Amino acid sequence: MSRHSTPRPATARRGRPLSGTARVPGDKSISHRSILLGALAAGETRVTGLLEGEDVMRTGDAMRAMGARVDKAGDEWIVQGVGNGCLLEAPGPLDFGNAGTGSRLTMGLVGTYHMKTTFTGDASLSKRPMGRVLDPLRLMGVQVLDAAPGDRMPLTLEGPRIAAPISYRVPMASAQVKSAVLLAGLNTPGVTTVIEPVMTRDHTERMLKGFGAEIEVETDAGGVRHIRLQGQGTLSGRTIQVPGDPSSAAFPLVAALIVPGSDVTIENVLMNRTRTGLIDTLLEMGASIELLDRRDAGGEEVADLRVRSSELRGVTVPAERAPFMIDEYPVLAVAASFAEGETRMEGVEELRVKESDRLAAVARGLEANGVECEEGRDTLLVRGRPGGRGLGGGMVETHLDHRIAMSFLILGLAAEKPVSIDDRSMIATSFPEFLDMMAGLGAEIG
Ligand SMILES: O=C(O)C1=C[C@@H](OP(=O)(O)O)[C@@H](O)[C@H](O)C1
Ligand SMILES: C=C(OP(=O)(O)O)C(=O)O
Repeated sequence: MSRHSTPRPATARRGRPLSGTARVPGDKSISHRSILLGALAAGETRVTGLLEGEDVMRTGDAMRAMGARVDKAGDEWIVQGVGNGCLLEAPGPLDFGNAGTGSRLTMGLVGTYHMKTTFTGDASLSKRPMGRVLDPLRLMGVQVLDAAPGDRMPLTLEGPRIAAPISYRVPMASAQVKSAVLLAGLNTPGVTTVIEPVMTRDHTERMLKGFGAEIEVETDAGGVRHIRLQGQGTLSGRTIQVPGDPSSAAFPLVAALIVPGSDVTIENVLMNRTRTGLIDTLLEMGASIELLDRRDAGGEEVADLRVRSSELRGVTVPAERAPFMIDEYPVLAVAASFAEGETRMEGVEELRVKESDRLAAVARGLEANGVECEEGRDTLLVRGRPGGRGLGGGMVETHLDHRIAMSFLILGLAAEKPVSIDDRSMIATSFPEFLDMMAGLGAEIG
C-alpha cells in the first residue's frame, strides 16, 4: 500500500510570471534500469543523477532482497551486482508500491529463475493489467502460481529449470513489455527476439548494450524493429549519468508556456527522440521553446530548454506520436486548455491502463474546472480558452496518480480561479522535489 495513508490536498493559484532556472530529477525509466541492470551485472555500477522517487526506491528494495547491494555514498548510488543468472530467491513478497515499470521489468528479470517470487503493489498498481508481461513469460516456461483475477497483483511467479527462448511480437506499444521479455532473455539460453512493430522508448536496448550484453537491433523495410538478445552472457558494472526526466520537465515547461510573462530555463533534459513527442507537439502549437547546448551525456543527448509564455493554437496529435509522449498527455491537455481552438489527441487507449484511467481522470478534471472536452474510446478533444477566462474553481480527483496531481496543479497556475487536487502524496513517486522546484520559479501552490 502507499506509504501515505491520509490524503493531503493541495491548491494552486494564479500569481506572478514564472522565472528562473530549474533542474528536474533523473529520468525514471533510466533510473529503474540502472538499478535493475546494476544489480544483475558483475561488479560495481556507479550511478549519478538517480531519481530518488518512491518508485525507484522500491526497485532498489527489490534488488536488495534478491542479493544485490544498493547504497548511496555522497551524490552517487553504488550498486554491487550479483552477476547474470545469480539472483537469490527473495525472502518475502516484493512490494512495488505504485510502480508499473519497476514491477513489470522485475517480473521479466526474475521470472525465468527457478524460484518463487511474489509481487505486490498499492491499490492503483493492483488494478493494472499484468497479463501483457505474464503472457510472454508463460511462453518461456514461467508458471503464474497465483494472481488476482485478470492477471493482476498480488501474484507469484515460478520459473522453469531452464527457460525457453522465444520470438515475441509485442501486441501493444509498450516499452515495459518489450523490456520484460528482453530481461527474461538474459537468463535464458539461446537468442530471445522481440519484434516491435511500433517503436517505444529504447532505454533497455541501449543500456543492455552498455552493460556488455550481446544485443542487436534491426529495422526492416516496414519500420518494424527486430531486437535479438543472446542469453546467459556476461554483464559488467559500469558508470551511469542519469539525464533529467523529460516527463518531469513537462510540468514546469507547460507552466511557463501558460502563465503570462514567464521565462524559465530547465537544465539537462533528456532529448532521446523516443521521449520528445511533447516538445514536438508544443512547437507545432506555437510554443516558444529553445533547445540550448545540445550535448552528449553518457551516451544520451541532453539539452537545456528555455521556455517563454506563448499563445498556443490547437492541433491534432497523431496516434503514431503517442509512444513518444505517452506520459505527457495529461499535461498536454492542460496546455490545450489555454490554446486557441481545439486540440485532438488520437490513439491514446494506453492511457486507460496507467496509474489511473488517465483519459477519464483528465476529462473529469478538466470538466470540474470549466474546460470543454470530449472523451472518446481512444481520443480526447480539448477546446481551449486563451487567457484561461472562467477556468478553475474545481477539486480534482487524482486516483493515486502522480501525473494527474501535477498536471492539475499546473492548470491552477494559469486558470482564473484556484484549482485543488484531493491528494498530493503520489507526486513523490516520480518527482519528490516538484513543489519546491515550482515554488522556486515563483508558483503559488499550497
Ligand atoms: O518502460 C518504461 O520505463 C515506461 C514505459 C511506459 O509504459 P508502457 O510500457 O506501459 O507504455 C511509460 O508509461 C512508463 O512511465 C515508463
Ligand atoms: C505510467 C507511469 O509509470 P509506471 O507505469 O511505471 O507506473 C508514469 O510514470 O506516468
